[in-house]
Amino acid sequence: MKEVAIIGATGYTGAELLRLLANHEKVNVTYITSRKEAGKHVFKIHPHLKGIEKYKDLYFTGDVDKVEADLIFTATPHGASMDIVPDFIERGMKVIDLSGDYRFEDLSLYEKYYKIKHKGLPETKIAYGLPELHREEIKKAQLVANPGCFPTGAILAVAPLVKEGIIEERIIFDSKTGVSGAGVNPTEITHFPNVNENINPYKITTHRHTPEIEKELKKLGKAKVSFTPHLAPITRGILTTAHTFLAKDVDREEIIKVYEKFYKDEFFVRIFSEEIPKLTWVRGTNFCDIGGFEIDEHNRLVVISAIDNLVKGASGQAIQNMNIMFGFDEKEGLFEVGLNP
Ligand SMILES: NC(=O)C1=CN([C@@H]2O[C@H](COP(=O)(O)OP(=O)(O)OC[C@H]3O[C@@H](n4cnc5c(N)ncnc54)[C@H](OP(=O)(O)O)[C@@H]3O)[C@@H](O)[C@H]2O)C=CC1
Ligand SMILES: CC(=O)N[C@@H](CCC(=O)OP(=O)(O)O)C(=O)O
Repeated sequence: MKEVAIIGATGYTGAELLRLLANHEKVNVTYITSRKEAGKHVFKIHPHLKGIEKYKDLYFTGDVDKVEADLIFTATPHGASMDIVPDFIERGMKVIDLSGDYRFEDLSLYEKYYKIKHKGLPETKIAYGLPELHREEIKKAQLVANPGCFPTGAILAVAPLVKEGIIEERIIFDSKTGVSGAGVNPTEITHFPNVNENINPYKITTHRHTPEIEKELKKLGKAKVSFTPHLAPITRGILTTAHTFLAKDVDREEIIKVYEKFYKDEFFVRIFSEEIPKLTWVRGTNFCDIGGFEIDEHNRLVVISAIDNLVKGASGQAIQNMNIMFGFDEKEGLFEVGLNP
């Protein structure tokens, strides 16, 4: 049995890690931290976990410095993670950071979009934790930077097209996200009357996930990325519509074959040749569903992806990465199926 700890376990991704790890047979959660709930029992903050035998003696601690485990999940905001992670790395532990702090090799790009000074990368092997593209690096890494939620759905939606040079450089992503993407603390933007019965575009050309998507796609081929997120009146899920323009004379069937080949060994990526992906099908699961593949008369190829932002977009992917780092079956603890309807 491996021991893991969750820093920031009162938040949404921390809670989702606890929900999924309740079913993991090779891992025990030995520490959970919170600054404001230290001393409280896990069931007090997360009543939905009540009765889980594995968690019966689990209490929040405020003492991050004393936390020790085989692997640490830092489910903390960007800026906070880079104050916390280096100490665990120096003490020889494996870390999966869910924030944006370690996703960029080029820190000037991070500073430009996050508008904070980066404190530097630890001297260790760091991998970008998208298993479908970086599995071998994740196996060897001590620190895994878990991808952003929008980047996960966007990159997986077009990676085969970029890799095979099927589309032109310019790619436009339009994403609709659930409100849980904004974290556990409510704001005016996420206030129910402002979200309900509205679809609110935000950071229309400036979202910090734009450079993350682009730098990853550029590792596969040519890519100039434009991205606009929209807040939708749903709790979980990200539906991304990728607008691309064909650079080659290929038809729908050939494109679907390219996707099926590219993802043939990837359990968590499902290709739908007929049906259009739905958020309910991936809800609570680690799947990224991809479909659409329709071409209009102007050679625009439209691909749709659906993920659960808290699972494949965050905590599920983090557990998939942990499974790879420990040499476990990648699917361990991630056997959830979605809903219909
Ligand atoms: N929500 C989502 O869909 C996704 C989120 N992410 C990223 O994952 C990370 C966590 O997100 P999420 O769970 O939504 O965020 P939340 O705001 O819901 O939770 C953040 C947690 O971090 C703790 N925390 C905040 N500041 C500090 C600090 N300075 N030191 C120690 N602990 C701190 C808080 O605990 P307390 O106040 O109790 O100490 C809280 O438990 C973020 O970086 C986020 O951007 C990534 C992908 C998707
Ligand atoms: C709805 C909502 O506000 N979503 C968040 C998603 C951010 C997130 O989780 O981003 P990181 O993974 O990069 O930290 C946003 O757009 O900022």
